[in-house]
This record gives sequence, C-alpha cells and structure tokens, in this order.
Amino acid sequence: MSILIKNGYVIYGENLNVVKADVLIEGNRVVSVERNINEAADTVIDATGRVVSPGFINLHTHSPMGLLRGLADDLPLMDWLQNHIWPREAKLTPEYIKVGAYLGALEMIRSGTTTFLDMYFHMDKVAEAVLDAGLRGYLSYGMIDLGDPDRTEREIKEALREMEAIEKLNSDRVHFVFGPHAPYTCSIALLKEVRKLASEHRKLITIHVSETMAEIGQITERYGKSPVVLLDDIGFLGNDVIIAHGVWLDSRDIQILARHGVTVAHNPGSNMKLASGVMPLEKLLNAGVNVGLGTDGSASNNNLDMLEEMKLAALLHKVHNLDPTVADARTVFRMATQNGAKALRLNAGVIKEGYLADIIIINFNRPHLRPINDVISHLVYSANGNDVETTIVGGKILMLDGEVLTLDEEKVISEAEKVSEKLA
Ligand SMILES: N[C@@H](CCSC[C@H]1O[C@@H](n2cnc3c(=O)[nH]cnc32)[C@H](O)[C@@H]1O)C(=O)O
Ligand SMILES: [Zn+2]
Repeated sequence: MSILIKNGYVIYGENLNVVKADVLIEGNRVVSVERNINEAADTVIDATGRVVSPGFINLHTHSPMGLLRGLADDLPLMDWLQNHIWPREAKLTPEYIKVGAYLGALEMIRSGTTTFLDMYFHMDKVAEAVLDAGLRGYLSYGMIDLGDPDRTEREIKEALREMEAIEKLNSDRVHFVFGPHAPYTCSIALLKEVRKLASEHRKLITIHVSETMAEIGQITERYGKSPVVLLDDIGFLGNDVIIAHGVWLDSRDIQILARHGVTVAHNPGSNMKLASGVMPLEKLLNAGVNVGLGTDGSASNNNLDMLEEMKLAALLHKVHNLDPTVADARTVFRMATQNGAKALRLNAGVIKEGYLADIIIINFNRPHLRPINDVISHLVYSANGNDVETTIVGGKILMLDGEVLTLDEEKVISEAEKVSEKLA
C-alpha cells in the first residue's frame, strides 16, 4: 500500500524545516519527500493549505481515565487519588477499561496523537483497543503494593501476565512496559524486582516520580533522601527509564537523571490543575536531560490534546521564569514529537526518508491559523486538536479528512456514556 500526500507544508527532519513538498509513503515508511512527486499511489491526499507534521507522542497518560473525566476536579493529588479516583477505579472491570481505552484512542486519533505511553490496569484489554484503533501503544500495568509483600507478589504476577498477553498479540504497535506506580506506593522490594525483570526482558520502565511536595515529604521521612536519590541508590535508574512529572527536583537529582540518561515526561496541564508545582524545564534541558511531553490522564487534564499541551508547556515556563524566551515553540514541539520517540526508541517523531509514516495533516485553511507566517508557532500557540484532519500510523490511515476510519465513533461514545452511569 502507498500514500501520496500532495502540496502540503511539510515539517521536515529533526530541524523542523518547513518545506512545500509531497510525501510518499510505501508500506509503513516514508520513502520520499520532494517537490512534484509523480509516482502512482493507492491513495492520494491533497494537502493544499495544510500542514504535514509528525504525529504527537504522548509520553505519559492513563488512556482509559476519560471515563472519570470531570468526576473529581479542583483537588490536590493525594486527596484526589485516595478519596475520589481509587474508590471509583475499584469498580472498573476489564470490559469497562476497554471501553475507556476506545474512548481515549478515538480522542487521540482526532487530536493527532499517533503513539502514547500508558499506565493503567488490564492493559491486555487496552492493547486490543489500540490494535483496533490503529495507534501505537506502549502499555504499562500500574503496580501498587503499599509495602505489603503479598501484594508485591500479586502485582508482579499480574504485570507478567499482561506482558505475556500483549506479546501474544505479536504486533509492532503494542509494547509492554513495566509501570511501578511511584516511590510512595511501591516497596523497595517491588522496585528492585521490576528493575531486574525489565533488564531481563529488555523492557522500558515508567514511574511517577517527584510529582508533589507531599511526595518529597513522605519519601524523605521514610528513607531520608529524595525519590531520585532513592531510585539511584537501589540501582533502578537507566536510559530505559521514563519518569513522569519530575516537578520537585533539586540540582543533585537533575545531575543523577542526566548521568543515567533518564527521560522525564512533562505534564504541564496536570501539574497546574492539581497544583503540583512547576517542573524545572530549563535546568533539565541545560543538563542534557531528554524531556518529552504528556497529558496525564483525562481526570487530571481533562483531555488528551497534545496541541493544547504544547501551549500550556510554553506558557507555564515563560510566566514562571518571567522570561518569554524560555520554552520556545521549537523546543516544545520537539518535546511533543522527537524527544518522545527517543525515549521509546521508536524510529518516528520526525518526517524523513526511512522513518515510520506516523504523520498527521492539520487544516490551516482556518482564520486562527492564517496568515501562515510560522508553521511551528501556529501549531504551538494557535492550533488545537480539532484542527487535525488526517491521522496516519505506520502507513495506515486512521482518520481521513475528519472521518475516523478505524473505529465506530458513535458506538465508542455511547458505550462510554453507559459505563459512566455505572461509576458515578
Ligand atoms: N495496580 C493498581 C493500578 C494502578 S494504575 C495507575 C494509577 O495511577 C493513577 N494516576 C493517574 N494520574 C496520576 C498522577 O498524576 N499521579 C499519580 N497517580 C496517578 C491512576 O488513577 C491509577 O490508579 C491498582 O490495582 O490500583
Ligand atoms: Zn500519571
């Protein structure tokens, strides 16, 4: 199968050069980006007045949490989790989670996300939804043992069960990732076992770290050190680790993360909504730490729109530093694309010959995106997810001119509505 995208403004290569060109996709890869490609293709898409961009990589989310959207707002993290989210999650069955995963997948396709790193439970069900939807999912079972050795064993067993189930699906679009929830919900024994298993099975690890001041307080009281120093001391860190948040990091923590090549998934929307704090983006980037962008779940954001998230990231760090040169549009755009790909070791996040064809087309024939003075600026500061018209993953078209081809949109939405009645 081949796709030819004609006449668009293409965001080309790592340097984000915007060129008027055609893009030829063969199989799952981009084979050519040039003016006036005249080759025949199975599908030809006219992208006149449109921007052809790498799809977004949401580096931290809980995709089925759309089911809980709007049920518990305006609360701090620990209260939100313990008193509102966890009691509702206790009612979630594998079937409900699958319904939530379809809702999340639909939202991601519509807003231009092509790959996401997820943490939730029953990820084998999420994987089935991801495969139907056509997205790429890096899926972690969120492990929580609260220091109870019986629970440690159960959580590891469940993670391994889900790993096997996902591997059985035998697709390059779904990957299992280890997901110990956080240093305040996981015992040292669990964290050490995860480190060992991840190395043994060559899997990535993702974990919430240093999200709130309350967490720093708890971990310092329990262990006499910061969460990052704790993880370093038990040999947990490596370039296969993606920490979500990293809001409360001191300069020593940052040096440790840089030394190990750890990636940080930044979630500005969630950090602002839960009033967790402002992550030290400039310091992390200056130390050479890879920083990607995530939305977190739809119960703390409250959507999965990466275009919106880029703007939040840019604005947050400007006002926080009282310096508008911080978090410039190109830096933030790279966080939402190539930095995420780097963390996931995925040959995507860039449009270039040989890369995976994970590509979106954004309609710039709209007043808020004209005149086209600067494409990257418009994407970060002026666009939103609704401007995405076409979404392609691995050379497969998931949405074409605003019509989602892989999912029955009405059904996905009505089933989510039905499940929500059972959770309220
Ligand atoms: N095995 C666990 C499931 C954990 S999934 C991952 C968890 O992370 C929670 N979560 C969502 N957003 C955040 C966040 O920002 N910080 C910490 N936890 C979060 C989410 O609600 C979910 O409970 C169990 O049986 O309860
Ligand atoms: Zn999270």
